[in-house]
Amino acid sequence: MAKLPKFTNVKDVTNLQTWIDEALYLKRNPLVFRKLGSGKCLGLVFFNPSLRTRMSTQRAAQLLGMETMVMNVGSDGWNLEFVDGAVMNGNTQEHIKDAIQVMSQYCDVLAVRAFAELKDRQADYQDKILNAFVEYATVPVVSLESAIGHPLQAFADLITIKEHQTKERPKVVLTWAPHPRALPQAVANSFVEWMQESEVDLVVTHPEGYELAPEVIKGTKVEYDQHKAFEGADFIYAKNWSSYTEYGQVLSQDESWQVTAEKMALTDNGKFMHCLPIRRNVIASDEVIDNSLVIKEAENRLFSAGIVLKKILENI
Ligand SMILES: NCCC[C@H](NC(=O)CCC(=O)O)C(=O)O
Ligand SMILES: NC(=O)OP(=O)(O)O
Repeated sequence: MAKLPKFTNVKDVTNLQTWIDEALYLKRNPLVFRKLGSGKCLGLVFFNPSLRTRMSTQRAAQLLGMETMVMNVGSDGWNLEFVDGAVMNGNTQEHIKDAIQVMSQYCDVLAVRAFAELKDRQADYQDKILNAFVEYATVPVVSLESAIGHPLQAFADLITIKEHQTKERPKVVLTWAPHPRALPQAVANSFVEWMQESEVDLVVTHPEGYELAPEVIKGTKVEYDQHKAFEGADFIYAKNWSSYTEYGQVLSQDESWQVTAEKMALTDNGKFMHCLPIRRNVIASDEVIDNSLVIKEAENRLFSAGIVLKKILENI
């Protein structure tokens, strides 16, 4: 059987520049492909909360003529079992492989959100829920943020950078910022991976102990001095993540890492970015957020999702 198309990682993009150009075309002509998805249904499966991903991906599908169904498995479904061969005489009521095969019969594309649990690094980095969908679904699978990546977000961020860059090769800084809770590395991982495929100079800055996975960071420059990293930057992308090395731990809540107007003044008229939702006056100050690209990034989620769904519809 031929391999199904999927979108779980930057490696699923055939030509990044073409995809960006097509997304910008879709933004100017949002209804131009409205016959493509006629009679097709996108199923969105959520293990975790969402505002942007839920609404923008549904709208993107509707603009392509698709119908959509949302299943909040995390709150409304049966308790799912993930272990193969489990004797299910406890709290789990349905095996993930049965649920996925069933949902595949109702939908032409399945999209899934399943965050990291932040307890066991090996388990999270195997991305078991997303990979169970890839393994058992009989239709194409799209990641709506998995344990280790958020490719639809990174694609929207890249589109936003392309729209706002004034230099051929902008300096893009990913900065860690403080947060009261332990958050996954998924958004940071995908941002790094997508920037590595783009014509930008990427610098990552974070306190010691917040190093991202070696297979993600590769040769990307890490600057532990946040002020130094900000110098001359064109884009500042803030995100909190919990420690990868001391897995899932909050090692620092150092407020001095908050992005402030004073810090933004070190950049070359740099633009602030964040995937949202953002904790105001924790990650960044109100002033920084109110003069940023965050709302435009969220708008571009319509077109990153639109192009991903268009590519899949063209290949099924
Ligand atoms: N989809 C965008 C980010 C989702 C998630 N953020 C959060 O859970 C924030 C929750 C809070 O602010 O408590 C993350 O970091 O991966
Ligand atoms: N940025 C993002 O994915 O937002 P939601 O978690 O609200 O979907």
